[in-house]
Amino acid sequence: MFNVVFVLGPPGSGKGTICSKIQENLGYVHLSAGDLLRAERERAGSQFGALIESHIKNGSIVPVEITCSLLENAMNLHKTANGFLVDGFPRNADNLSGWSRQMSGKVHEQFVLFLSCPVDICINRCLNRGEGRTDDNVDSLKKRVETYNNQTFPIIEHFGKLNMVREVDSERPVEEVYEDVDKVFEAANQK
Ligand SMILES: Nc1ncnc2c1ncn2[C@@H]1O[C@H](COP(=O)(O)OP(=O)(O)OP(=O)(O)O)[C@@H](O)[C@H]1O
Ligand SMILES: Nc1ccn([C@@H]2O[C@H](COP(=O)(O)O)[C@@H](O)[C@H]2O)c(=O)n1
Ligand SMILES: [Mg+2]
Repeated sequence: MFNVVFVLGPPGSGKGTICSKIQENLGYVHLSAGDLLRAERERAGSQFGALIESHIKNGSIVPVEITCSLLENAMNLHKTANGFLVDGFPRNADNLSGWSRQMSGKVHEQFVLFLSCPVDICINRCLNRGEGRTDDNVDSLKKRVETYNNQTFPIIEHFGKLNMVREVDSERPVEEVYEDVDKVFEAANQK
């Protein structure tokens, strides 16, 4: 049974940055749903490239069958990992129900790490990220934030009702954010 921590928060809240540090220090394997979709978009012979790019540019959510299979395949490549940081997933109700259908009995969901940060700061971070992402522009960011508010935040609230959300303020410098994240993992792994 794989241990899984979902990592959610607005676009640019620092999910990828913090996951890299957790991976480095705690041995969890970082799987970013967005990175896996971008890799699939670039894969020669993929039948999903155009569909994925259209969703990414529009800030909308790719059907779960595609994303969940990419996640499961990636997990199966690291069978001895301490656990997995599933970054940017589940992003909407379709993601959540598809994950339950495909993954129940195969994973133990430990908690949801929620990186909270004001949206104007998040947008500035994305605009200055400098990675050449096709969705780091004002038009796509407006749509991504809308998707986050209307579809992803309700998923965080759903996990909140199950007492599974651990919120960390990610407006602060990375080192300070990570200090609190580390405490969250320490508490979770003592149980
Ligand atoms: N705490 C922080 N303070 C300042 N800048 C940060 C912080 N965390 C991340 N950044 C910077 O903000 C940008 C976005 O960070 P990151 O890619 O980790 O966010 P993300 O949540 O994964 O975004 P997305 O949802 O778009 O993938 C990067 O340039 C990163 O270096
Ligand atoms: N569960 C997901 C995650 C991501 N996407 C698409 O990828 C875009 C970029 O995601 P990041 O986490 O890297 O910001 C996102 O806006 C979606 O279009 C998805 O469909 N499903
Ligand atoms: Mg990211």
